Amino acid sequence: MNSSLNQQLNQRPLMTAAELKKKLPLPPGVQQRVDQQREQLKSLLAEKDSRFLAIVGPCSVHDREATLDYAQRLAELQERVGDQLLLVMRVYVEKPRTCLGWKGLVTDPQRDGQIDINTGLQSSRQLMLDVIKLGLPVATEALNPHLAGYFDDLVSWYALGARTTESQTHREMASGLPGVIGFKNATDGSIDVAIHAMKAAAAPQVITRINAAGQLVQEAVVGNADSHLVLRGGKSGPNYESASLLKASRELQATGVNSRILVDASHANCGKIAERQVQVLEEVAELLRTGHPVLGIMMESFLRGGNQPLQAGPGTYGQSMTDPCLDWEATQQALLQLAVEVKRAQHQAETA
Ligand SMILES: O=C[C@H](O)[C@H](O)COP(=O)(O)O
Ligand SMILES: C=C(OP(=O)(O)O)C(=O)O
Repeated sequence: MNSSLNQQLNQRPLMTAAELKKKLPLPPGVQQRVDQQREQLKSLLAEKDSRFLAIVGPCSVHDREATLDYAQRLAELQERVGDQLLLVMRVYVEKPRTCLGWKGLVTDPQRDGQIDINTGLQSSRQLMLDVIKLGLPVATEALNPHLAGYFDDLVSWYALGARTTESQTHREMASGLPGVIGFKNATDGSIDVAIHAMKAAAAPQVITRINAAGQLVQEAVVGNADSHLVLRGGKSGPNYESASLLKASRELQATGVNSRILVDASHANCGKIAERQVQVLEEVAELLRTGHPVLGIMMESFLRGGNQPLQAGPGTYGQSMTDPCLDWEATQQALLQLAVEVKRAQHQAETA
């Protein structure tokens, strides 16, 4: 299509995934590192590794410097808790909205409403690459199926979010994603949609997707069974207490999918009060002590606690422009305490 026709149609071509990957290639050794990170996550899922999974980081990333500052601190913490916790950093570049709002770094990298997806794709890929170079596996929400291919060589853990877990299109996308996938319960609290999603995404199927060359193709995929449920609470409140967890685990078992569960300490499990995540972690530690099938936790955390209004300027350094986050000091403290509890549980399991 020529450019004047594009203008008439108000269309702007996007670079292909192959073009972006050529512009920002994986440096030597980085693909191997991502492969190792994915294998570590799969080992945890299969209980071949006794560590506890902790997916932590900002609700959304908007500022490169603050994100890498956070990543550096998390990488240092990983050194201290490496025998107990596997830390994975949230690098969420796409945001699902309940109605309307900023859709994340990919869509609106300057946060000024000037949608510039070509720039957003580059900034997002660069950020993920830099986080991996610091030694951390990357977690993100796979939201727009058209965009998954721009990051599919970088991400180790994907969320299928509460707003999309019931969508067939997203389940099809998930069936072709690499790494481990966490399926969240729906915003109304229902978990059956997430369990159905796990089963659907694990099945071999033929999907449509946009390939690296930008063509829409029909592709046969084997399915991805490396998945687990994420409990994030719902309309009626938190859903990680013992009875909910055990009920969900039984339903997972009956469906024949992985029955260990990740507890999202944020979202409806903390009523969007970021500080409450600390209490959720304490309660999860108790669940662990009493033998509940918990795989790990998720936390929304940034350098500075709370959140600030979305703005085009830099705003307060290291503070979320979407959901409120826990500050770094409290995050570090909560994770160190969790590591102590995991160590105790590991010792208990070894001596049982
Ligand atoms: O985690 C992020 C938010 O909860 C999610 O993107 C929905 O945000 P919204 O309800 O403000 O649109
Ligand atoms: C949007 C998110 O979560 P949920 O899908 O649970 O609302 C998130 O983790 O950023």
